[in-house]
Amino acid sequence: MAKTAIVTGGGQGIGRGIALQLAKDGFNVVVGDLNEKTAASVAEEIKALGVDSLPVVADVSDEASFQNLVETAHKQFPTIDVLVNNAGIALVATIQETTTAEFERIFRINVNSVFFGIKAVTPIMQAQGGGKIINASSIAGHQGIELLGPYSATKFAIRGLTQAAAQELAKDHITVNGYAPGIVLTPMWDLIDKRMSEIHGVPIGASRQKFIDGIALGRGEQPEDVAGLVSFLASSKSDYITGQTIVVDGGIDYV
Ligand SMILES: NC(=O)C1=CN([C@@H]2O[C@H](COP(=O)(O)OP(=O)(O)OC[C@H]3O[C@@H](n4cnc5c(N)ncnc54)[C@H](O)[C@@H]3O)[C@@H](O)[C@H]2O)C=CC1
Ligand SMILES: CC(=O)C(C)=O
Repeated sequence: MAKTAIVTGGGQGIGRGIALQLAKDGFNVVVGDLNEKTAASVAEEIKALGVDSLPVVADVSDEASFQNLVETAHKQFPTIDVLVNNAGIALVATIQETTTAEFERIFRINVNSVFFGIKAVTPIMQAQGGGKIINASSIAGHQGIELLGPYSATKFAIRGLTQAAAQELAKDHITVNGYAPGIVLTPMWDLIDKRMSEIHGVPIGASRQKFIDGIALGRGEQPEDVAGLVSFLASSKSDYITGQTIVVDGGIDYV
């Protein structure tokens, strides 16, 4: 019987790359996203690969909405074997310029969502005898980055939740790990680059290029580079790994 994975933020960028990779690995994939159109389009791409897929509109920063995502998935599929807590947003600003409302919003979307996701799938995974929870951190969760202060704080927080959940859930055969990408060429980095370049008064593209220049492997990261790691973390090959957040960044010098 095919296993099932839920990928949040699966409608574009890294989440789409992960969803397609897990489909190639044989998982049925539930694509949870705020954006109905992109979630539906990725679900169609997945079905074309020969597995089943269900798009679900969900706001992961809202506990009831996340619970509904998981319940809807579980109604269609008998097991929830993998949850990828991928959805997140960035915020580019100095700490001084960030409002309290913005700070709280990015925590609701990036961190509360991981908390809601772990709580929603744990009873299902316990009842079925195990599962894998995989959370999106970042190199910004290993090293605070100028103009990404609140964002960095959310990604450090996710590593903490990952470690604690791994300790709590090991007895239930649930592993909890994370991935920490570097500079991935997605719509998120288009936004980060635009804002950083405006702040620094440099042409669009220059801020991203400066980060890419510090990558040992000499190129920006693709969603597929992240998806390869998540494929491993979702597979039985990683059964003895838990509580880890693994950096996949092409060798960035400051991490
Ligand atoms: N792009 C990068 O360089 C890096 C990204 N990451 C992390 O990887 C994850 C994915 O990033 P990207 O694909 O680059 O982002 P993206 O902005 O390209 O895509 C994010 C997806 O999440 C969805 N989303 C946003 N808020 C949501 C919510 N409240 N509920 C449900 N869905 C929501 C969006 O609709 C979108 O489909 C994020 O957690 C990000 O912080 C980590 C390190 C580097
Ligand atoms: C978006 C992000 O996490 C970085 C490090 O660029």
